[in-house]
Amino acid sequence: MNAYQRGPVTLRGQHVPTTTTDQRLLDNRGPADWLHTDPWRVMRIQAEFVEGFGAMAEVGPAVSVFGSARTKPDHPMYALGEQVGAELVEAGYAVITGGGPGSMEAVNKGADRAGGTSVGLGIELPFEQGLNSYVHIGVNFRYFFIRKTMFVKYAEGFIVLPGGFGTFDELFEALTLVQTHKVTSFPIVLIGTTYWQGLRDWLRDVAVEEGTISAADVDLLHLTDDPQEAVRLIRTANEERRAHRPE
Ligand SMILES: C/C(=C\CNc1ncnc2c1ncn2[C@@H]1O[C@H](COP(=O)(O)O)[C@@H](O)[C@H]1O)CO
Repeated sequence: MNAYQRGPVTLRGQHVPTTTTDQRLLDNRGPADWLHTDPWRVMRIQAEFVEGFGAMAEVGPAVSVFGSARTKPDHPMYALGEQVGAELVEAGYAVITGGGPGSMEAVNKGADRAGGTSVGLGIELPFEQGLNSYVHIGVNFRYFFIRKTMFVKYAEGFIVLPGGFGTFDELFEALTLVQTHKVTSFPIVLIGTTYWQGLRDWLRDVAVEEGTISAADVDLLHLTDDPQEAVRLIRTANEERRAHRPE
């Protein structure tokens, strides 16, 4: 059976295309289905990484803050989010959020009002609302996994306000990366003791007891109600890390 060679790929029989790559490139009347194939998707993924890395390259020391998209501006947690944004800026950090509404908006607002750098890494969603108006550097991602890379790659710590599945996902991504030493052991601070205590108790009483995590893993989570303390924890850990970094 004759073989058709497309770069490293060999195609035979019914898999041999009836048109050539050049023909499809140059023919603007042809079918556009190939645009939606996985190999083409890889190009979009690559382009999204390039855009993201480019936008974030000069942000400087930053902290990623996660939290509910549903927090209303009149909720006490919104005010706390603003305070978190402002405290981070006071401590010399840029602030990175998901760029959406709720707690993300509160944190971006706090950073903006404090005169700092406010970054929003948005995500294309079916019910998209766009980036909040307090974002100075905004990138809208098509792919969750690329956006998650940016949250981690450019942060020296993580602050997590109360939230739902999106927040849990981001928290556990950070925790897993730190636990497995895939990233530097940056601090992870949960704000809202009433909200998070149950989770930490469950980790200690069930997960540690069952042996699915170790007791030391639970200690990766710091709990507080005080934004100042949250930022202090991150700053102190980073100062210590820098002091002990080999020359
Ligand atoms: C639900 C609504 C809007 C959603 N818009 C979002 N924009 C940007 N980032 C988002 C959005 N929703 C979730 N995220 C990410 O997950 C975390 C919040 O998720 P949760 O389930 O609300 O806890 C947050 O940190 C974002 O990174 C309209 O109300």
